This record gives sequence, structure tokens and C-alpha cells, in this order.
Amino acid sequence: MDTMIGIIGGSGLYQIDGLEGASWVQVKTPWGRPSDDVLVGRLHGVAMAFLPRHGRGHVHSPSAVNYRANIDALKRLGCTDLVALSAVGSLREDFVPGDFVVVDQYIDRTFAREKSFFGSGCVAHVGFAHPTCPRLSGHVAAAARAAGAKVHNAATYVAMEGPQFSTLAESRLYRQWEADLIGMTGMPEAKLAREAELCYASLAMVTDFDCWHPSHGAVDVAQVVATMGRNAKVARETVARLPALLGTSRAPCPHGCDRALDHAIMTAPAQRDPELLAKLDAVAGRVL
Ligand SMILES: CSC[C@H]1O[C@H](OP(=O)(O)O)[C@H](O)[C@@H]1O
Ligand SMILES: Nc1ncnc2[nH]cnc12
Repeated sequence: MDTMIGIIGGSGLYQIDGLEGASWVQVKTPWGRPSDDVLVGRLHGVAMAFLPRHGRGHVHSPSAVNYRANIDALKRLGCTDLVALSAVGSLREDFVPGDFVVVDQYIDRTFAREKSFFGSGCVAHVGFAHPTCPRLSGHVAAAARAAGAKVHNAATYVAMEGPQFSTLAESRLYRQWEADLIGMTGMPEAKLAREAELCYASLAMVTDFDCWHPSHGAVDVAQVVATMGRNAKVARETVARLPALLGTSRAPCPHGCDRALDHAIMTAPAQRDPELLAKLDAVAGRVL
């Protein structure tokens, strides 16, 4: 199968350079409008699609991002692997602003978002013990290191609803939970990528110490933007190194991300809702 890398750009990363034959395309989805058009092209011979999570100009708040439309659009375009880039606050002393972190676990504290493509009329339960793809995460870590980043290989990310930053009590609580990072967009993005059978890796860029650190002031947007400004070049260089690592053709995921729906759908075929099935054409067409 041909590789197509989908890049979801977070705060401070609204476009990427160097795509050959690049054009912004509008993708229609049954879940509504994605955050923006998608930039498609080829990088070093490998197909790539880039979608700015908040839209160009940062128009959508974390709660208003249409995560289902974004994942559907990238799947519909043919993406096989998704790399999510995000700005995050650090909940630990040794993850400092400027560091890059490959996320491997989440605590989902969001509550005002659509979190599944499935529901009444087609119920599905995908496995999610390991929410990111180890194969893709390994490539992302290698690419970031080669791009000059200091990279941590694993971390638990608390996804909060926002848009306000955390209180001091919340920040301290998440540290007691032994979470490492905090952000507002990792969920339900990772859940939906798994439902869509896409390998998903998250590269988080530490921009601040949230508000728990006694020797650092509480986070504000100016800090996040300033650190992202410094990180953007390394983030772009990381993206540029991915095609060589992933290659043009792709073996099935050894961890089963691309077969996540094999045993997930519970609803009896005769009881399935044709309207919902039609909406699931891109996400679950392989098994429906
Ligand atoms: C600009 S600070 C808060 C904002 O930044 C992060 O966005 P993203 O994950 O898309 O990089 C965070 O999750 C909030 O949405
Ligand atoms: N401290 C923080 N909390 C939530 N989201 C963030 N994004 C960047 N820094 C953050």
C-alpha cells in the first residue's frame, strides 16, 4: 500500500513548506467542515497532506475544532499515517520549554466534544490501551532528533477542555496523577484516528510549565507563541525528514492500527442504520 502522511499542525504551525505540486483542496465530509482546506502534495516522493488544526489564522478554539471532520477528511484523501503536532504545558521539572515529546498515553478530561464516528445504529468499541502507534512514533522521534530537537520518548498527556488554562489546584492534581503534559486537543483526535484505522503519533512541543512551577509564572499565550516561534523551524525540519523514514510503500502496521475495526462493530448487520453507514464510508468502508 502507498504511504500518505497526514500532518495535523497545532498552535503556531499553520502551513508547511517544500511540498511539490502543492495545492489547498477543499474536502467535503459527512461530519461537517474540517478546520480548513488541506494542503496536499509530495515531499521527497511521498504523498503528504497538511491540515492546520485551528485553521489558518487560528480561527477555531479547541472545543470548536471539528475533530471528526478533520480525521475523516485526511482518511478520505488517502492518508495512512497521521502525525499530530501540538503545543503543550509541562507537568514535570525535566521537560522544559523547547523540548519535544512523543506522547504515548492520554488522560481524557474533555467533555464538550463529539468523540466517536459510531453510535446508535452502528455501535463499535475499538481497543485503545495503546492510543498511539509505536512504529510511527519511533519514526517521529527519530525525525525530530535528526532535526536537532531534544526528544523525550514517552509521556502521558492530559487533554483538558479549555479554553481557559488550568487552575493551580488542577495543575497540582495532574502532577499527582503522574501526568507529564497538558494540552487541549489530543483528545478526541487520537480516539478518532484509531476508529478510522489510522496510525497516529503525537509530537508535543513544550512551551511552558503550566502554572504549578514555583519558579515560573503561570502560562500565558505570549509564552506559548514565543516558544512555538522558536520551535517552528525544528518542527518543519522534522516533517521534512519523515518521508525518508516511512518510505513510499507501507507494510501493514505490526501493532494493528490499520485493522482496529476488525472485531469492533457490535450492531447486527440487519439492525444497522443505513444513514449512519453511509456517513462511515471513508472511516469504516473497509469493514462495512
Ligand atoms: C495557544 S495556547 C493553547 C492552545 O495551544 C495548544 O494547541 P495545539 O494542541 O493545537 O497545538 C493547546 O492544546 C491549546 O489549544
Ligand atoms: N499549559 C497549557 N495548558 C493547556 N494547553 C496548553 N498548550 C500549551 N500550553 C498549555
